[in-house]
Amino acid sequence: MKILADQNMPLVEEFFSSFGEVTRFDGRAVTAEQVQDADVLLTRSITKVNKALLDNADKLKFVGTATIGVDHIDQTFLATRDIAFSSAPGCNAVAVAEYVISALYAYSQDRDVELRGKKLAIIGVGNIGACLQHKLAYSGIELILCDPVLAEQGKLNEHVDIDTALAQADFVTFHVPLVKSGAHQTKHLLNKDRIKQLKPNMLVINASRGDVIDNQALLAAKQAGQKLELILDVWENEPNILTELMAHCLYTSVHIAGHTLEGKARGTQMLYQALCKTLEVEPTKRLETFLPTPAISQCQLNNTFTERDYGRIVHMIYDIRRDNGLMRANLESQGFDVLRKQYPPRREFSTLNILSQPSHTQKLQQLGFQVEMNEE
Ligand SMILES: NC(=O)C1=CN([C@@H]2O[C@H](COP(=O)(O)OP(=O)(O)OC[C@H]3O[C@@H](n4cnc5c(N)ncnc54)[C@H](O)[C@@H]3O)[C@@H](O)[C@H]2O)C=CC1
Ligand SMILES: O=C(O)C(=O)[C@H](O)COP(=O)(O)O
Repeated sequence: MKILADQNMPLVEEFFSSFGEVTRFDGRAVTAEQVQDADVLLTRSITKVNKALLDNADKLKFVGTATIGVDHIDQTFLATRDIAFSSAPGCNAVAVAEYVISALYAYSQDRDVELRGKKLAIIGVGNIGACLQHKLAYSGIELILCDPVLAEQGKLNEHVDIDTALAQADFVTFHVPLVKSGAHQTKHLLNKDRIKQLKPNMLVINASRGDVIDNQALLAAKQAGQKLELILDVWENEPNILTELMAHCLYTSVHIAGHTLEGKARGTQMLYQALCKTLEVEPTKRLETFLPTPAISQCQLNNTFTERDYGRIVHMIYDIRRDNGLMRANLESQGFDVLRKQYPPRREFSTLNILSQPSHTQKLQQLGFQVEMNEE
């Protein structure tokens, strides 16, 4: 069996080599010729999987994307060709939620803003939005939830429509899929008119898809002097982004919110499990056996630890300002895709075991850390 996999997908050899020969490809430059002999195609979000790419791939039985987003896959075409398809729903939900939490604490430190008592609107309450909601449950931040799709299905009683949510919130974070048409279109969900209505100094975070915010309108608003705090991980027209917008952002990154080692590896594992199902074989390989030991795995809090120190614990595992610095220093010389490819290892909060006073245990656990109680 010939397995073709994106060069940025970790652990493919470990999970898939028992099925056959694994060959890697450049996700942005892969051609129909490269795919024509493949039995299995494993991609990430940068490869457009459509008729043009697959027209001659007559042997292809399975396409997998090790991502949550599926806007790069023509699933209708795959169905017409009877090619099994799987994505990796939820694989990096924890990673994106932790990116947002790191962003909030960094913003709080750098702008000297108290998070407790502020209102955060979460637009899109699926795997990522719900994970963020869960992790922030004891943060003291009031959460406003907006998801008209879930509301229509009767699955989100607390739903607040987007314009009300934006009017009420101090911060907003987007976690919607890219949908280009229909009643719940998300392309330019934050459009020129909505940008104009945002409160002064509103914090806007986008770690969903670049097209969810009209980047030109955002730039025009900032150039006209509108006061907004921007944290952008995703951009319209990646990798050729609107670089002028970076100067108006508090923090920027190269579409890496989901790129923890665990998040990326879970994506590969989910495709392995899906292929096993398609081939009707029992999965035998387990992710835990492939992940490296984290550099820091334990710490102890003293009784001088206060509310203001939560950010320091979060940033011990992941500080969004590292990625902001890397992008600003290297984008011009290295380019967007190279920075993504060379992304330095990042772990999830759950890799840190904290010996904590009882008063902090619940909040740290809720954020996702492993916690042991220190009774002294
Ligand atoms: N920056 C990054 O590295 C990553 C970005 N993503 C992006 O985040 C998106 C969301 O991921 P998940 O939460 O796992 O997806 P999900 O499918 O679990 O949840 C998305 C939610 O958005 C809701 N939604 C759809 N249209 C909406 C609208 N117009 N307004 C408000 N809510 C709406 C849906 O009902 C659903 O509950 C993905 O589709 C992907 O594009 C995902 C992973 C990593
Ligand atoms: O899962 C998604 O959706 C994402 O956006 C990925 O985390 C990041 O994309 P790629 O690394 O697959 O390009």
